[in-house]
Amino acid sequence: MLRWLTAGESHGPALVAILEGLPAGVSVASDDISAALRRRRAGYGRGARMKFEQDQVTLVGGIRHGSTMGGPVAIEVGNSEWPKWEQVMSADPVAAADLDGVARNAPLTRPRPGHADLVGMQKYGHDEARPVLERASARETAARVAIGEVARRFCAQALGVHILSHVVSMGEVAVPDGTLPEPGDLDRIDADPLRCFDADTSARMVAEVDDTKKAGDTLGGVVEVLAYGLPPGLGSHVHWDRRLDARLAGALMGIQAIKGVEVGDGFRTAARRGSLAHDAIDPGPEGVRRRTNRAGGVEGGMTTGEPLRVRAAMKPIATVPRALDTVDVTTGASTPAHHQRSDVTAVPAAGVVAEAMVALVLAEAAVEKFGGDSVAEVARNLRGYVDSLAIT
Ligand SMILES: Cc1cc2nc3c(=O)[nH]c(=O)nc-3n(C[C@H](O)[C@H](O)[C@H](O)COP(=O)(O)O)c2cc1C
Ligand SMILES: C=C(O[C@@H]1CC(C(=O)O)=C[C@@H](OP(=O)(O)O)[C@H]1O)C(=O)O
Repeated sequence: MLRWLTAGESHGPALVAILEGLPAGVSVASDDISAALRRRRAGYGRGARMKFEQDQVTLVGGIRHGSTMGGPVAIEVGNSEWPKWEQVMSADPVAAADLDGVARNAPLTRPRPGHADLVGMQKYGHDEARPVLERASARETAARVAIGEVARRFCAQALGVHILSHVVSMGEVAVPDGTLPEPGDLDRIDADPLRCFDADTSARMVAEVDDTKKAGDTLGGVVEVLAYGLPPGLGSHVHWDRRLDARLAGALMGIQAIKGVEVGDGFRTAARRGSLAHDAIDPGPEGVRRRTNRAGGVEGGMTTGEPLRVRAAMKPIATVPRALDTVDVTTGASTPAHHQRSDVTAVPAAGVVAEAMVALVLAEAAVEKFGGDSVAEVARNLRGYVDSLAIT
């Protein structure tokens, strides 16, 4: 069983994440986690905060001399900006005099439509949005990317599975149908300002971000995650919560601002006739293959052995500079929502987070299927399973 948890606030001293149940022998070091976190901070259209704030990685437990030991992996992602927030976000009580006149402490009473502010205040009994937005903030995704990187390395080292993502649309600008990068393309994708695999589309996306920013607005889009090298049979058809597609959808929808998930051709499949919706099965020298991969590598809630292909749709950022109307909760009057700064878009970063979530789900499904307490044992069990498949 693999499980994970994160804790920490956007402007707190650190985020922490624990990943429990991972086999021993996964090769990973601080620099690997830092590199993964740098990928998450990149992307054209992100706000000023991404430039001045630094993620400070500490491997707190579960790893020795660059290798997991089998115990819970605990990672701290410290926030270099903490000294500026030490009083406003102090866990211990702070004397009122020390907060007097501190601009950062001004109550946020004009909740942003589309963010967690208003309903979080109602539900948890807060009279301003700070205690809500601090945890709702997608800064928390840094903790997921940190443990997701450990899971990704497990997937690569134990299973030979390689995970990547790319941005397929920004607003209405989309890559041509059939754009399908492979694992070797990840560096090129990461080098693109919008993590888009198609250079012409990327240039149009950059222009769209610029236009949106000029208009004081924000932008959403769609990312696609691909996983190559999966064996058939991760997940199961036997129960709803064991279906891999259900687990992937839950994990991706669990990312802030993701409002839709598609497995394979997803919604487009619904518009097709059956003969053009499914993937014919062919015999072949290396085993059975699907002629097409409209299903995105999952049938009956199980991996088919074809590349996994899932998409996640991100809504536009809620903190719109041209602020939407809201209600000031202290006066009850109609007023523009609060806005200090925000990303114009964070779709490229959402792709990196989506990779982490997919890595965690695949690692969990692999540990379930193959058991094993070390990378070597998982790899051996995988080989035994693949070699003994009655239908190949
Ligand atoms: C990587 C990333 C960065 C984000 N940056 C912002 C931001 O700068 N401003 C903002 O209002 N929302 C941002 N969001 C989205 C909010 O966190 C999200 O809308 C909010 O938590 C409410 O959750 P919901 O959109 O799922 O309802 C970001 C999301 C992600 C994944
Ligand atoms: C800090 C991160 O993202 C933040 C996520 C976020 C939100 O509302 O989700 C709002 C922004 O923060 P602020 O409102 O303080 O400018 C982003 O910068 C990060 O991804 O590391």
